[in-house]
Amino acid sequence: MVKVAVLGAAGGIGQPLSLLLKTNPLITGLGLYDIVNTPGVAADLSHIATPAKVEGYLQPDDGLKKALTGADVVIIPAGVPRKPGMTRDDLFKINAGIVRTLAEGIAATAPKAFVLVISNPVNSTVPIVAEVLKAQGVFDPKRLFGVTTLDVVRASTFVAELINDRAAASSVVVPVVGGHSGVTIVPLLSQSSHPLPSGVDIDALVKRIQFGGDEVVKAKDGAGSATLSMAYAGYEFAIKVIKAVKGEKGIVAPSFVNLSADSAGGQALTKELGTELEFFSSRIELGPEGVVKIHPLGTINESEKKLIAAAIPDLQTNIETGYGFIKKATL
Ligand SMILES: NC(=O)c1ccc[n+]([C@@H]2O[C@H](COP(=O)([O-])OP(=O)(O)OC[C@H]3O[C@@H](n4cnc5c(N)ncnc54)[C@H](O)[C@@H]3O)[C@@H](O)[C@H]2O)c1
Ligand SMILES: O=C(O)C[C@H](O)C(=O)O
Repeated sequence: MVKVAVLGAAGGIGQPLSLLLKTNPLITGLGLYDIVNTPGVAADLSHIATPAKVEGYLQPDDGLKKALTGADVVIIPAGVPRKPGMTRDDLFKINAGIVRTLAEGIAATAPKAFVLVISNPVNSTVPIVAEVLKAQGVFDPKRLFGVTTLDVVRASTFVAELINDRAAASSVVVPVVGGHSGVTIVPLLSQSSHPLPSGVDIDALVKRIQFGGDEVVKAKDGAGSATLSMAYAGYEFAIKVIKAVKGEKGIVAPSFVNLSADSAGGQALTKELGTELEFFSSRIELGPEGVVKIHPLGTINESEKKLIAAAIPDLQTNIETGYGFIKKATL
């Protein structure tokens, strides 16, 4: 039995993500929560002939608590998306409070759940969730994940386009490390499973992966940011977590995690980075308790070293911003 709760389930990401989750027979319960429209979304999904029992709740009458009751995995795509001209950090003012409230609900009702944070800015919202769980004495770093899968999905797609082999897109593996915004997104193209042809403009490809989100924001022209590709990526990550929890071995996925989740791996990564960061996105081996191993960066070239160096100050600031928000609230 696996129950997944989706918080923000009626939104642009929440609806297609819930649809994908409903199609997977590994999932036996779906608890959908939003401040609008979840009863309708749940009724609609509940007619699909798959095992998951779907329930939709709104804010009144303890809706958050009901959606979270018995949840093994909680996915959070609640919050506002960007409009053209905005950075992800511009979303902080609104989304920080939303994520804090949802994290308080998780601490109270599903303290042992695996928590997957999609809401932006991920580099700050994940530390917020960690601080809320810590304050309630239920923080387990192995169970908290910032969802950075979309960056890896984009890198695979763009590399497949460049090698003229779209059919290979799902088998192209490019590690993307750091965080989830602008220069904190660091693709390690030198480690691509599929070598790039000579003459490819690597700098342009790096930029495209770093600012892939902006491409979608611009094309949507005020109607939001990536939703469908994010639902695909979030689903892919959630299913990996569920399979690992169910005992499947050797599952590795990218995620923005607290480096104390694997102290040996975290220390090795800190050594490579040459600086202490509490959170970083790297390849993570997953197991029944969540994070098993945080993989190191491995061999990277000179320009990738520069990209990492450029990512660190922003990451530090973003993480501090998340922490600061909770500290200020408790003063
Ligand atoms: N991590 C990533 O790679 C990634 C990718 C795409 C989008 N995002 C982020 O995901 C978030 C959602 O994007 P979207 O396009 O689905 O936005 P959306 O506006 O379409 O949907 C957000 C949903 O959240 C709900 N919501 C708002 N406040 C809430 C609250 N207090 N409790 C519960 N639900 C609440 C809204 O009612 C809405 O249904 C944004 O912050 C966006 O930037 C992250
Ligand atoms: O770009 C955004 O604001 C949404 C998301 O983080 C993305 O990468 O598409």
